[in-house]
Amino acid sequence: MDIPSSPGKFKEKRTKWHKTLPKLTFWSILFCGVIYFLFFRTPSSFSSDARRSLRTYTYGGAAWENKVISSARVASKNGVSVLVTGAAGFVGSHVSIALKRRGDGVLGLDNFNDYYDPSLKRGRQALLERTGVFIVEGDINDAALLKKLFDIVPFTHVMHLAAQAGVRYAMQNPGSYVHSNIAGFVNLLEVCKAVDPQPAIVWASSSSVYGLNTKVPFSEKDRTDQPASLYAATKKAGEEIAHTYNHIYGLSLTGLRFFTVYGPWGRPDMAYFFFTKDILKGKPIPIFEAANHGTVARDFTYIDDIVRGCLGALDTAEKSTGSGGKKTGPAQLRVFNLGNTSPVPVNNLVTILEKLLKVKAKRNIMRLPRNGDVQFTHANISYAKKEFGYKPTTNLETGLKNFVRWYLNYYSAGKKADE
Ligand SMILES: O=C(O)[C@H]1O[C@H](OP(=O)(O)OP(=O)(O)OC[C@H]2O[C@@H](n3ccc(=O)[nH]c3=O)[C@H](O)[C@@H]2O)[C@H](O)[C@@H](O)[C@@H]1O
Repeated sequence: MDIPSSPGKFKEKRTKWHKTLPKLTFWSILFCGVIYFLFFRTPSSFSSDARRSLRTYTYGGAAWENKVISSARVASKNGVSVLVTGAAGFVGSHVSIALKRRGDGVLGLDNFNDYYDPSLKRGRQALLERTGVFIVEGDINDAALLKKLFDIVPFTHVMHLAAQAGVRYAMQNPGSYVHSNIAGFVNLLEVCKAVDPQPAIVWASSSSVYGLNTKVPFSEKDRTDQPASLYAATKKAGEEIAHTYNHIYGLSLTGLRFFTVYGPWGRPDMAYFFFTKDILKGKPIPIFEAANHGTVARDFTYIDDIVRGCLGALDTAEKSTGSGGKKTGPAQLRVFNLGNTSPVPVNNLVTILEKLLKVKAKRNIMRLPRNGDVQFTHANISYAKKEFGYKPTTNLETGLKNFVRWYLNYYSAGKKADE
């Protein structure tokens, strides 16, 4: 019956088929488009996570292993071998260089995600390469990769600085915080607990764990159960997870609560950075204030002081006590504030930038939005001082001067600050 009984009928059928083909093509393209959009383009937390986890990295091979070995090779007598996660990040890149310069073996790990302009991360990577630090491209959620790295190098320490940072972005993309700060951290600890010898781990917590506390300065003994953002909640979760892995597996764990770290090669999502960009462009900058014109202030801490704190914590970290995934005795568990101890109102930060840039800012004073920000932070650093002599030495004027010098230099060299 399907065979045309007459040329006319046949002709009719052919005409229909010609009509269907473009339709079929159209619907196929549309279907593929929808699939592509769902998995790779939708700006929701799910798709962003999916995009990150679907990304594949290539690693392995003799040349790659040689780079790993050579980067992690200890060059000084009492040096240690450190795996630095988030090595292409702001703090990670500075810490990696400092460790390498003093003779430690350093291997970087970074997923180069696009939370902010990845070209800045590539710039830091180039800087690290010149210092002899190789960065493996991969995610802390990739257990096979982490195991492979430990197979090649028996790291004595892990400096875990990879994270989804930023307080306000947590409302836009909550999944990325769970992915990196919780799932990624647990994955790393799972690998660290199983290797032999277990490394000692120093990792980045945050001043934001103090949340809505009003007692100042913030001490490590204060409560940390009122986070104001999901970001803070994931860092607080990290501290509790650290307790668990220390308790069960004997991992030596030191958490560092960083207080608004700033400086050259900083993060473009942070206020001092995008204020600089917008002041130069003549764009208004939103300056937050609390109720009744209350001052919003931060204990801004310069990167070099933070680096000294990180190295101090690493140098005083004791060995983990577990073996073969089993604890053999109590291990060290610490948390330190690393701040500057002198909070500065955001308004004053802008005044300093105006002087350095020689441009008047267009201040747009607005009420602190309810998106995770707290009104002020202020660190008590006596514990870090006692344990490893931590003593910040850079005030905001000096630190911002260094930042502005770097910024003008970096962005005048043909690089474009992101819109
Ligand atoms: O201390 C920390 O643990 C945290 O420090 C910073 O978070 P934050 O202090 O909020 O840093 P910025 O986003 O640079 O904000 C600095 C100050 O500028 C204010 N601000 C921010 C943005 C804006 O448009 N206007 C404005 O007045 C904020 O309220 C805050 O007081 C980092 O972004 C976090 O990743 C880090 O964990």
